[in-house]
Amino acid sequence: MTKRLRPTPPSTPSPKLPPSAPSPPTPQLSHSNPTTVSIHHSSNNQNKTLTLLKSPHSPSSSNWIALNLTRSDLSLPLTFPTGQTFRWKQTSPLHFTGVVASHLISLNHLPNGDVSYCLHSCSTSSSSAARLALLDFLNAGISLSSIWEVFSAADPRFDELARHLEGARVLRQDPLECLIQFLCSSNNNIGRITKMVDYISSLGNYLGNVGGFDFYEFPSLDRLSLVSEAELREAGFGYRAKYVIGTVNALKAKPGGGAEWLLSLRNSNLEDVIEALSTLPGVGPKVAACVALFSLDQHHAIPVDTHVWQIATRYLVPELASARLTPKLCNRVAEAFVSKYGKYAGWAQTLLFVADLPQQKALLPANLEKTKRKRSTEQQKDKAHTGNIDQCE
Ligand SMILES: Nc1nc2[nH]c(O)nc2c(=O)[nH]1
Repeated sequence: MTKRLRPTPPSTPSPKLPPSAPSPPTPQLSHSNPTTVSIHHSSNNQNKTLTLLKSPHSPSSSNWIALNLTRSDLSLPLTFPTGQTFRWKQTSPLHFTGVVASHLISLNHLPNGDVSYCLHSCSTSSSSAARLALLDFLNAGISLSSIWEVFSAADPRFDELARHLEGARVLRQDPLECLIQFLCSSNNNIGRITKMVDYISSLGNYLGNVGGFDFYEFPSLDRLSLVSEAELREAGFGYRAKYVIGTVNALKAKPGGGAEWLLSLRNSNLEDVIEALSTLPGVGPKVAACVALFSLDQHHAIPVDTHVWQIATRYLVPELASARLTPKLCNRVAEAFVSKYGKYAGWAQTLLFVADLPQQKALLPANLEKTKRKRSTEQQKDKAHTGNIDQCE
């Protein structure tokens, strides 16, 4: 199957479009005062004017606002490019940029490690809304250091990993955005998932370009319902095209609205959330658990796939090491996580998942890394995190 994705190759700045793709809007810049730049453009048949901070690619230090989060509460490189969201981009060596609701935001670590942010759309009326939306998206009300203390007390290995990988936080994403991203993730790798998510994102309202990347508001259900399965297949979604369309249609049919239905799951218990999500086309236990954990406040949801299974059988349920992963054993693994780490077990799973990614292994000391390598080589499992994201079968 030929994979052809439009409109932008996401992981490289200055995206080039294939000849058949529509051209991106060409922003017109007009400098109206020393600190702002207005951008007029037409996208998705809408004319828009944005006011951006001057030099959005490298905002001057005065544009950065402290967030009161230390690196041990939020590490950008351990949170954004590690499989929870595929919408945030590293827009310079020190900056990550993404969209929260309709706000285009860059994040940065100050020299002391504290996190600061810069809003690329800066009307004063929206700046306090943007800050609140950002804090909500970052789950800032939950103290990572406090819950990690509990995990470290329960598990010396977690304690050791935590010393090297501080700040790997669970986000609180918009549920629709999270669901569509994880529908793209099944049996897929991070590069291709990102391209698909970029394609879907490009259907939303254009917000601007930072560091060579175009950013869009996530499209509404109404906008998503205008896309056909054929278009998604043409864009390289393969069999997942059917699931995206089926899920969009199922959500559109919910009385009161599909986005509202998803949001209402934040008030349900985990079992009901998984059951409800599993009624949607293409949503299996792994996707349901990711959506529950990363967007629906289900802090003890445990996504289990072949990689997590390998981690669990090495450290949590070694007695199952020779078994084959089945849905029943997925539940057993999830229970083992919860009985070890408690009500925030999903946050512990996230650190263990992140620690097993190749780029993070490089941050671990040789003894810790070697132990893992040796064991996983023995079990021929070190291909675990080449970015392939499998479902729990
Ligand atoms: N923290 C986690 N992130 C993930 N991304 C993905 O696709 N799977 C996982 C996961 O199990 N944990």
